[in-house]
Amino acid sequence: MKLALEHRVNPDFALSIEARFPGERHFLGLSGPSGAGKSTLLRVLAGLEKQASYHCSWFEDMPDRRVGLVFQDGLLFPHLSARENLALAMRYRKQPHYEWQDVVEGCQCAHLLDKQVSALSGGESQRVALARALLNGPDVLLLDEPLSALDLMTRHGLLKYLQRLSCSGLNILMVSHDLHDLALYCDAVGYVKAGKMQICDEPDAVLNELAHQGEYRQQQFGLLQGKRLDVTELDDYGCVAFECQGQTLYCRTGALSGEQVKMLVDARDVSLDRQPSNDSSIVNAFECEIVTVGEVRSGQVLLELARNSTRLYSLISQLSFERMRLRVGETVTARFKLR
Ligand SMILES: Nc1ncnc2c1ncn2[C@@H]1O[C@H](COP(=O)(O)OP(=O)(O)OP(=O)(O)O)[C@@H](O)[C@H]1O
Repeated sequence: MKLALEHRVNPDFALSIEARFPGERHFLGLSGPSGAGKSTLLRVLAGLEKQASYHCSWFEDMPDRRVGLVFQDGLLFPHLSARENLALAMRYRKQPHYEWQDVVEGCQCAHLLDKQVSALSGGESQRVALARALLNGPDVLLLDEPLSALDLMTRHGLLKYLQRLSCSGLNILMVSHDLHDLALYCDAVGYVKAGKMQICDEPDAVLNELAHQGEYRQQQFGLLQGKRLDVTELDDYGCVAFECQGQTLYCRTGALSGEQVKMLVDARDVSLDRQPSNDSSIVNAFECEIVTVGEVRSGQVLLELARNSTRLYSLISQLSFERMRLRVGETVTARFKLR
């Protein structure tokens, strides 16, 4: 998706975006520090900022496009029930549209339909607001922190549903401060800073770049991905196997998009072995090379590990690091649990 956008918001802040999200992607993520201009960018694309100039390749050949915009606080009609809010969106919907049953189930709001909006919690309002936007039949869905009030399991359920819709052709641009959600579910991610698109790339490339820039060091994650392997006996264990850089890995909560599996691995969960061993309770073993060794901070060292283009991080104690005499260029086995 190509995006070009100019908008002066106030004398001190202007949005000036020139970006190209890689590939033919439908589910794009947007993150960045507070005040960077993410919400303004969505407002411009929704046509709410009349002074702005913009071009978005999603809108080409779509003169009568319908843009759905969902804010963090839902903005439902407060004097109506959830069902009445959804029915109103259906009344003014566009074809082709999404089916009531599918949307209500996908947004996990069947049990909320007869509640008054004023009686909904923040997370419940968000689910109903998302359902309302979908029932209106959008060509493009712009989401501004739409799941911020949801618990982890519900959030992942909704992200999987959005991913499914995007696979069937709905264009979605979602703003979130949670880069991990974006990395797991989006096809590409943009990082906005001070009104400019600083990075716009595949999710793992964005995580790595932010880590190198020191923007995102507090929790370092590696993104492992690959083709799902057909190992039926794993169903009984509630996990899936996938091939990543020629090695078999296992995960439980990774995002699945068709045949592709993605798994985020926290640097704090990765231990290092010199000798690969099958005699460990830790299921995943990934052979890789140490490519950088960070500074010692609070008695810990962050190691960057790589196998071809795949990056993984390991945060280990200075004691282990010195005892093992680990060095850049060395091949090690990174071990991490099935999550
Ligand atoms: N209506 C407005 N009038 C004047 N300035 C505004 C207005 N709306 C936003 N701004 C300014 O524009 C800049 C970008 O704001 P925006 O809400 O787009 O940031 P954001 O990246 O979405 O932030 P957050 O992550 O905190 O939601 C900020 O400096 C903000 O103060």
